[in-house]
Amino acid sequence: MGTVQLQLEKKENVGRNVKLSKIHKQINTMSSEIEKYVIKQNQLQNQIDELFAEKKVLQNKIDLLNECLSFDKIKRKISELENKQKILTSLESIINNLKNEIKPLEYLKHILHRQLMVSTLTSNDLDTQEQKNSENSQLTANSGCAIETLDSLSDISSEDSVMVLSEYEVVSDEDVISDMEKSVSNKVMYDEALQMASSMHSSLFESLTKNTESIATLSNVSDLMQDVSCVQPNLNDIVGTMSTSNKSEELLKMYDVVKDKNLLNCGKNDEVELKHNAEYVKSIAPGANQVTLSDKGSSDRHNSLNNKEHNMLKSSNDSWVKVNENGLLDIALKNEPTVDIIQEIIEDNTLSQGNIEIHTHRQNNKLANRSKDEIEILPFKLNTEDISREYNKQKEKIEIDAHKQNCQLTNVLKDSNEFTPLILNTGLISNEYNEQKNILVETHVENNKQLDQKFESKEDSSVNKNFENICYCMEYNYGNEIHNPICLTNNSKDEINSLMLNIEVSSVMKKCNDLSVNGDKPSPFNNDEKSLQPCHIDKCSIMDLNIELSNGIRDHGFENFMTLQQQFLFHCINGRDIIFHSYPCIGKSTICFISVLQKINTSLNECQAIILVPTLELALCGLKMIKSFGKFLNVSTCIGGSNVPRKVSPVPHVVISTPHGLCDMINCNSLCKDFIKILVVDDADEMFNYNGFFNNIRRVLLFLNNNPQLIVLSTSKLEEIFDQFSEVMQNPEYIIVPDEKPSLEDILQYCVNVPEEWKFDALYELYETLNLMRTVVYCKTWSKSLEVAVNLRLKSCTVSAVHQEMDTRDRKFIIQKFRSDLCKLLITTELLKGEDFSAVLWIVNYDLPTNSKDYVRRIVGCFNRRVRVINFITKNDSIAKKNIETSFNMCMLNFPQNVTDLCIPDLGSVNDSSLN
Ligand SMILES: Nc1ncnc2c1ncn2[C@@H]1O[C@H](COP(=O)(O)OP(=O)(O)OP(=O)(O)O)[C@@H](O)[C@H]1O
Repeated sequence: MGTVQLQLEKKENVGRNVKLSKIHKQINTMSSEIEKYVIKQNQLQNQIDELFAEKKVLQNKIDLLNECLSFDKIKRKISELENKQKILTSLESIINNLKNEIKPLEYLKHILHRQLMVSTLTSNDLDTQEQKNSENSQLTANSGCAIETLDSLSDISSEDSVMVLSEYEVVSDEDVISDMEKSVSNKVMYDEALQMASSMHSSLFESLTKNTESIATLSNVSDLMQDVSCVQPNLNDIVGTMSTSNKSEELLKMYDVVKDKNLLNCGKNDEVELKHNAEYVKSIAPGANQVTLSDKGSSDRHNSLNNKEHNMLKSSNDSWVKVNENGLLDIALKNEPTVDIIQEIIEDNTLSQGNIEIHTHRQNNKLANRSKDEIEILPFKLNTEDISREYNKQKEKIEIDAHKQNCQLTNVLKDSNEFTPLILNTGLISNEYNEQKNILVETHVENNKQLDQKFESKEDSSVNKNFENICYCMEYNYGNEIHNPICLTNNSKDEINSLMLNIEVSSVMKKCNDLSVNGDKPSPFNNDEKSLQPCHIDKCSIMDLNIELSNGIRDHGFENFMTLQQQFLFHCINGRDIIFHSYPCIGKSTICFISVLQKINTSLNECQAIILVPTLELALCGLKMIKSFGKFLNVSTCIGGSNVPRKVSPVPHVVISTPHGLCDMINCNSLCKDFIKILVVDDADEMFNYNGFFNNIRRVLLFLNNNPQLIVLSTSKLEEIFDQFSEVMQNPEYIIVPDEKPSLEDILQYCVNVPEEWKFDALYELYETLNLMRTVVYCKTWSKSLEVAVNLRLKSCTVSAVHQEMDTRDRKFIIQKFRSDLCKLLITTELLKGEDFSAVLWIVNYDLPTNSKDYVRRIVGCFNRRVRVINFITKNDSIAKKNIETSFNMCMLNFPQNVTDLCIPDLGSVNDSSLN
């Protein structure tokens, strides 16, 4: 049993071993198969990877293809092609112009050729050519003024042209007949030459007339002038030569020259109508008179008034009384106006009948509705040391000497009510100057606390500072807005008195809205808050703008007039001389152009307004604006200069020019002064930088007999402006608002916080993602601009850089390239005022300017308000950023995460007309 059991166990073991070995075998085969599978799997994985890589490549290709095929890209390409087409057309027009220029040059060449022939013949064979000369003279007589013209140009000779002309062999008709067989291809006959000369003569005139007319009218030439600037001067030289030559009279016969005397005594009705004679004033006197005093330049006025009897009521050695253009009485006194003098004047005038209002600098209490006997005239006396209340018994006015040590405005104000007008005598530097240097601040007090603050700030800025000049401030505080601060400086005592009194006139204008002495509209600038809001041009009730003009303004894209613009327009239309001094870009020039257009009568074919600007760029820019505003007015304009012919057709209603250009026009006798009723000096402060500026202005004023309304616009150098202009102005209105800032609310301004060293990458990123074009990038320095430009070019961006000191032609070329979209980015430190960049879409302040004036000039000066601004802000810029934001009462937006939202969707919507 035991052995059987053992055997059985053995068998079982053997069987188990066999099974085990089988299983082992199976495992081995399986593991070898697994290995095979793993290898296969790896192979498959590799294949998958390869396929993925291929897929990626294909995807990239697809993206690329998509990109190429994308609609926008195609559109852009098309617009680029269109722009190139435009450039081609402009090049064609340049070529045509060049061809036109070549014609007169050819003509001159032939003239020289002919003269050479004559002189050669004379010297070589005087005898034999006598007969020919007589023939020649006969022909000459037939060709009339052509020969005169040739003679007039006889002084033009050059060795080069002699060389050219020597190619020709001169022969007479007889020679040709006798030697017909000889080749005459290179010979010129007299009659042929003359024929050619006369045909060239007419083509010369055709071309000159066409060109000079186009220069004069400049309707579409502003761009052309830029394009063909290299061509135009030659032509101008020719015109210049011809008009200065003795014989040019012959040429000018072509023009219908109107003699000045023909124009005298014509068309002055407007002015006459505006003036009121004594009789008229007398008739409206009761209850409607205001007397204003002026002791400035009384002797001058004496003289001028002697010629203007019609509006002078009374004149004596010491005083005169006249009705000014606002229907108010101007009383000029040689001496200080004492009680006696004023009373005497009033008594001597029939105007004292009825009720009367008197405004002197001190006595502002309205005396309306009092009879003559009740009038108490207060002595003209300045600088009382004490706080004077004797005139303020009725709490109508409080006077304070601010320089008095213990003067506390708040204490004084305790006694005043909320609306007490306040006179503030301040600003004495030392007793020595007490007599001469007084400051008067008058303001309506809406809120005493607010005024107190203002007073303190005035103390800081003007009273306590040791300034040499007088600061004379007058503010009208309407609501929260400072309406009409006025500062006058550096004046003698006489001038101070006069200026005070003049301001009194304006205050009277403001206060007495209900009085309409001369039929003018009353001043709208009262406490009515509505008048202070920007107002829509159509709803601008204070002035009736020409319907055509308001259509033009709307068409230009302007909807509203700012408060100051309304104020300016009002005074300008009322014929006042104005000094408008403000922060840059407040809209002075714009409203001035509009006022000029409102004042001119386009049915009168005469020059009626002159606008002087410092540079030709500004003249071109102004011309464009005037053309645009006056689109429906049929207004003609021209840029002044020596190239304006004596008789331009149509006669420009408005001449816009540099002072030098206008003097050239005067020299050439091409300006008729008789109908000029307004002279504007725009950017007068900048003109001080130019030599001989004021001599030129004096010349212009002398030429115009100091007659026209004078408007002076400036943003700085107020003292100089007063020094130079206050003498020649009559009863000027001062709109002096150095602190009022333009609104930037409607301009999108983003900020990007970026460290200095990453600025370039940020710019490049923007260039790529926003697909930047028509973009101006401002850097702090020229070297930085260059560096940025070079680095961008290395990355295949199309950029250019310009700076102010660049050669004008190079600069123009680069700017033209930028305007034509041939380069996408323009990198600069500053653009010239007047250069037109209205098609620009983006401004990048690569370096943020440190002051708000530069900031506003950068973003408003040359661009339209659809432009978007990106400011790069580094740590160091945070203060400047804050200053800018508080100055303009706005907040820069953070740059959005998703920049594609900012992409300009459709370039086609951008006004292409402003491109070129
Ligand atoms: N009423 C208005 N509505 C919209 N834009 C205006 C208006 N008036 C002026 N602007 C714009 O404001 C910008 C500045 O105007 P403008 O050049 O007349 O100012 P300025 O005070 O003469 O400037 P500067 O002091 O630099 O000579 C211009 O781009 C102009 O087109």
